[in-house]
Amino acid sequence: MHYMHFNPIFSRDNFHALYLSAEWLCPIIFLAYISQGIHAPYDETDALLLLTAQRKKKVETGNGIIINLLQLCTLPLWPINKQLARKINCRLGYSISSQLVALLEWWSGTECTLYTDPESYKLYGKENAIVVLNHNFEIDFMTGWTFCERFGVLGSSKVLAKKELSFVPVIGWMWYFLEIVFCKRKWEEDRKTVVQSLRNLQDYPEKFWFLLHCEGTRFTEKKHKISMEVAEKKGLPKLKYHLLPRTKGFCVTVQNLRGTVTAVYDSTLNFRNNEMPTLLGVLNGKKYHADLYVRRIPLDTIPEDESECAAWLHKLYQEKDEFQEHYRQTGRFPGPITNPPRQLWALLNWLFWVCLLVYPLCMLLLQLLLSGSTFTVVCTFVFCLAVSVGIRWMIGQTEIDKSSNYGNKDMQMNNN
Ligand SMILES: CC/C=C\C/C=C\C/C=C\C/C=C\C/C=C\C/C=C/CCC(=O)SCCNC(=O)CCNC(=O)[C@H](O)C(C)(C)COP(=O)(O)OP(=O)(O)OC[C@H]1O[C@@H](n2cnc3c(N)ncnc32)[C@H](O)[C@@H]1OP(=O)(O)O
Ligand SMILES: CCCCCCCCCCCCCCCCCC(=O)OC[C@@H](O)COP(=O)(O)O
Repeated sequence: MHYMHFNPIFSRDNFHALYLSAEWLCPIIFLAYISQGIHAPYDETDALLLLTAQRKKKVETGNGIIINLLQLCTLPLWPINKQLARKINCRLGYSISSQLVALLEWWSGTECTLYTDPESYKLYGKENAIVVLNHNFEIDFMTGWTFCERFGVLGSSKVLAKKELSFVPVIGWMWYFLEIVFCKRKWEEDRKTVVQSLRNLQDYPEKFWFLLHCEGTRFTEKKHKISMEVAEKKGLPKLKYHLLPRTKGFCVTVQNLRGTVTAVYDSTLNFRNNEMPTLLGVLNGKKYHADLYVRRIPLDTIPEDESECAAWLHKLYQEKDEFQEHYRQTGRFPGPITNPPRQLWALLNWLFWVCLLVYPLCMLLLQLLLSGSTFTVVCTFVFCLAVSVGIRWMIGQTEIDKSSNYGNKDMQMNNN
């Protein structure tokens, strides 16, 4: 079922977004609830004060904001004990990302199957690794996070992410404190900052996986066509299921994390029966079936020379393309299934926030709606609608039909 680009305001999808924004929204309202003494006899002034207070603090909020605020509080700790600050931020970050994992695993019941060899399986979660993952789906990040959760590296997982994502409320703000590496996808500007950010991770106190979507953007037919024209110009084999990988980010990552990271996890993701999963689908409880094929490649087998490393990555993507062909023909990836069990912690963390925060919100919303003041009721509706539209905008960040223009033209054609 393809979700319409823009759902009518009161559709089921937006109801879910409204519910979820409720869960994210209530800490500020909860704090307002206490600070404004709302249990006091209700009159126009109180309601006005409360709504003005909310309007002043009107930010995309939720329990995620509470965690962002707590992350902010760790700032004074950084110059005193950076490693402790990092460990605290990993756990705070876990509390946000594990909610999306709980959404995928328990709310939508999506099945995540891992194809990998048992020997490599024993090392997952026990070493730092660079993950090279194809970028074809809208919920790549949720599936990635699920596997991070199952191997105990969710709080500390890293990614080379586009700078635009750093502005996404809660998730983007959380990533600053997790020292995620952001890039503008303009190598001349990125070179320095990416290298510096990577070097900064060399003394990271927690085991982490560093994710690279080497294609740099989600797969679309148009971007694939342009990308294959570039491949032809470079004399490289065409790829059927992938965009041509950008090699500079991968090479600098290997170069600067050599000694910190021991392996590359070549990961190829697909979904059964040609499913095209969406975040809205997950929010609406739709069950998907993710299959991930992972090969552990020791880092010291990857060439140090830049051009050889680039050639190595192109060859890796040719192999990934063959795995996708195998999957399309047989419905499975090569090799044995070694499935890590899903963890209860993500569910318990989510239930904790729901139990703690939804009750005060319901109480407050009820009081606002029953306040007898038309102005209060209207403001409450407008406020909730605004937050719901905000959450819908965030969900839109994952939708491929709203994707960026990056890769829609051949950079070399432009430079000539
Ligand atoms: C056991 C379980 C294992 C694994 C579990 C799976 C996952 C768990 C792992 C981790 C955590 C999970 C989740 C993390 C949470 C969230 C995930 C968030 C996702 C967001 C990610 C993004 O934002 S992706 C976008 C940003 N990232 C990137 O772009 C990375 C790839 N890009 C690069 O590396 C680039 O090199 C760059 C960005 C550093 C610089 O890009 P730029 O374009 O400026 O320069 P390039 O040199 O790359 O480009 C020029 C070269 O490209 C050729 N070219 C030109 N046009 C095209 C074209 N249209 N298509 C292809 N190629 C093109 C051009 O010819 C140049 O070639 P050269 O040979 O000269 O290099
Ligand atoms: C239970 C509580 C949970 C409430 C859920 C409410 C919804 C919150 C939604 C948050 C969404 C945050 C998305 C961050 C990760 C998106 C990763 C991604 O897909 O980035 C795209 C880039 O890689 C490439 O971009 P393009 O060049 O293809 O364009």
